[in-house]
Amino acid sequence: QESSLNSELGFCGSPLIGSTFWNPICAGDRQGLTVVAGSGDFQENIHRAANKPAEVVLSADGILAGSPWSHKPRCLRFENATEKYCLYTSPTFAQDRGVTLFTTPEHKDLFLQLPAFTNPDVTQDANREPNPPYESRQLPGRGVGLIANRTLHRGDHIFSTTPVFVLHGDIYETFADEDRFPFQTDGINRLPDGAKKKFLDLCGHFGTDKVDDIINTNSFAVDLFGEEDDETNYNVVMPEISRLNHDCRPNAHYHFDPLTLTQHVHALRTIMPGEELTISYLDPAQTREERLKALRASWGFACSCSLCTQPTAQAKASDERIKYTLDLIEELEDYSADSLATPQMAEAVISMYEQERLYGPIAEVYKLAAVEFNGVGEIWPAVKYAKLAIEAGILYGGPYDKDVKDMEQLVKEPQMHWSHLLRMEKRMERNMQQE
Ligand SMILES: C[S@@+](CC[C@H](N)C(=O)[O-])C[C@H]1O[C@@H](n2cnc3c(N)ncnc32)[C@H](O)[C@@H]1O
Repeated sequence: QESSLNSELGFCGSPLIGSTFWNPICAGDRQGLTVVAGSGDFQENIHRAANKPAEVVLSADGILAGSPWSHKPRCLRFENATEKYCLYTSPTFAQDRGVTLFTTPEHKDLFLQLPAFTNPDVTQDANREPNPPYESRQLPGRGVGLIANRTLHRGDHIFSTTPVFVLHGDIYETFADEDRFPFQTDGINRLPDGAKKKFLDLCGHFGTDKVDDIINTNSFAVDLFGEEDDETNYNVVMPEISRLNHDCRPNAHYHFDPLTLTQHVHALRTIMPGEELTISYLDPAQTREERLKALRASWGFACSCSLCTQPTAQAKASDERIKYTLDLIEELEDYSADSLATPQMAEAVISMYEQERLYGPIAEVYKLAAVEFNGVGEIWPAVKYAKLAIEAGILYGGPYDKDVKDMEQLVKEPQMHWSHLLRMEKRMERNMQQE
C-alpha cells in the first residue's frame, strides 16, 4: 500500500494505501538502444545508422481521424525488445486541462477505456477551485506551501486534481537517462500551455535535467491495471497537490481514484485558519532516524516537523512505540494457529496509533481490531471497529479501497465474513492436533 513523487523514492519502501509520493531514482537505469518510433496507430519506418539510436520516421502525415492525440506519438524501444513506450498527449482530457501519457501502446488502449477518457463528466469537478480553502504562499525554508484560510474538519474535502503527466514505472529501468530525458521534455512541451506552465513552475531539488527533476520531486506513485499484486506502477504529476509540503504527522491525506485518474485530498483532523496544509511523503510509522534519512535522500530537506524536533525523551518514547506497534501488527496479521494475537492486542495498537497521531494509517489497525473481535465471535466490538475502519479508510484509501469494501461486508453480515470465528477455529484445530 503506499504513493509523489513517489514518496519513498530514496529507499523504495513499501507504499501506503493508494497513491504515494515516489522517487524514481531508486528504480535505477539501464543503458540500451534507443528507438524513436510511431505508435501502433501509425506505420513505422525504422532507419538505423551505425552507432546511433535507430530512428523511426512516421509515414502518416497527420493525426489519424478520431484519435484523441494532438501529436504523432513518439516511441522508445530498448534494443531488440518488443515492448515500446510512447508519448500520447490528449489536449482535451479533463475539460481541456490536458495530459501526456508515456506508456506502452497496449496500456494506452486501457487508458482510453477508463471513465476518465470515455466520460468527461467524471472529471468535471476536478481541477476547479472556485473558492479554495487555502492560499498558496512562499514559506521560509520550504518553498511554496498551502495555508488554510478557514477552519477545516476531519473529512472535509480540500481539492481534487487530475495528472498532467503519467509515466509507466518501467521506463526508469528500461532506458538510459540520455534517451529518456528528451522524451520526457517533449511530453511536457506537447501539453496545452496552462498545464505546461503549471508543471514547469514546480520545484526540483536534484539539480539535474529540469523536467526529470520535477518528476522526481513531485510525482506520486499509483498502481493501475491488473489485479492487486499484478498492477503496474505509474508515476503521476498533479501540479496543485505537489504544492503540499511534508509533515510526519500531517493534517491531510490523499487517495487516487484509478478510474477517473483523480487524486482527492481531505483533512485528517481539525485544521485552523493560518495552519499549513501538509501530507506525509512516506510511511509515517517509522522511527525518527528512518524518516529523516528518507526525506533527506529523496526530497533533500531536513524535516523540522513537530515530531522530528521533539526533545530526546519524547522522541525516544515515540520510536519505541513505533517499533513495538510494528511487532504487534506482525502478530495480528498472522492468521496461523500459532499467532498470539488477541482483540486486546489490537486495541493496544489502536491506542499507540492515537498517541502517535497516525490519523490516516489508523484505518488499517481499526480493521485489524474488527477482524480480531470477529475472529473470536464478539460481533458488536467487531462492528464498532469495522465502522471506524470505514470512516478512516475512506480518507486514507478512498471509498473503493479493498479494506473499506471488506469492512462494509463485515458490518453487513459479520457471521458471513471471512474472519468470523477464524481465530477460535484455528486454535481448536491446533489443540486437537496436539491431543
Ligand atoms: C513536492 S514539493 C512541495 C512543494 C514545494 N515546497 C514547492 O515549492 O513547490 C517537495 C519539496 O518541497 C520542500 N519541502 C517539502 N516539505 C518540506 C518540509 N517539511 N520542510 C522543508 N522543505 C520541505 C522540499 O524542497 C521538497 O523537495
